[in-house]
Amino acid sequence: MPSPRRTIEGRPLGSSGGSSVPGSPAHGASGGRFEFQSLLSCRPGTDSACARLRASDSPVHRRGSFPLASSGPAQAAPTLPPEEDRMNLNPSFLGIALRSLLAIDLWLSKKLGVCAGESSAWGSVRPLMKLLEISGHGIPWLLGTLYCMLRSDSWAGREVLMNLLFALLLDLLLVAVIKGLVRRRRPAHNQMDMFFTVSVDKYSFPSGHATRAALVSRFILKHLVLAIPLRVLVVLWAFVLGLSRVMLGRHNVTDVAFGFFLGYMLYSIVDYCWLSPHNVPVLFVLWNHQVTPSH
Ligand SMILES: CC(C)=CCC/C(C)=C/COP(=O)(O)O
Repeated sequence: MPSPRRTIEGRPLGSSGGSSVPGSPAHGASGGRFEFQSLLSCRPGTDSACARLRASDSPVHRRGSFPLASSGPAQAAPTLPPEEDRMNLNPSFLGIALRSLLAIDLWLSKKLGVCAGESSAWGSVRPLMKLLEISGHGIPWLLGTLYCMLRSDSWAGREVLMNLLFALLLDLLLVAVIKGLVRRRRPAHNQMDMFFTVSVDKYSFPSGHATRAALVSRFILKHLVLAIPLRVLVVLWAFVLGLSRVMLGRHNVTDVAFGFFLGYMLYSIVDYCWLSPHNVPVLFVLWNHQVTPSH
């Protein structure tokens, strides 16, 4: 006797679902599509992805092409779900991946937060970490750049410092906008005792110190002629500053990782929009009048 043809879920064709319960281990094992079945077997309202799949206007139900979901004649055809229906299910996998990444992120950040308080495992090095924090803070970088720019006696130096100032301001603006949009809270173990913060700094994504560290170190490496040991020191400073954000409990690992990425990319933007007497002459002419008044 010929064996009955099977659908992609491993159910004999022609059965209306009574003998094989979608989502049951036997059913899942035979079809090897647990991801579909677990979504279809959950109760309506218990999961939004499930609710979406069960909705009467779901393309899967409407077309009747998904054998488990329909009881009409279309059930007899061993058809795969249309391409776009399979795509509809992808967000749940993406969601699981993102949730797993988030869980690892929180776990790792808590583990690495060894300087989060005076009584933490590495509480004694907290003052050193806070010193590092000031080395990457926006205020010293802005004031330092402005001061050097005004004191510079070469036009080439002024041009570079003007672009660094532009980069630092752009970085502050971009980080503030992203923090305001994402609104990710700082880790629960963080003590909010930072030097000079603004309102968006109650949020942690992305790390402003990490963006600045990546941006500034790339800027320095490109525009300052430094001996190799100093170049290594610059990279090391950026890396340790990023790590210290997690150790202080200020940030999760992903805040710092994204911060590094953003700062790195931001430098490319600044380099692309480089301000010079050729593309923004007005800026330099105005400054020329300010610095060397003719009357
Ligand atoms: C308002 C100015 C000029 C700088 C703020 C600098 C600051 C406090 C950034 C926050 O950094 P994290 O996001 O790494 O904690």
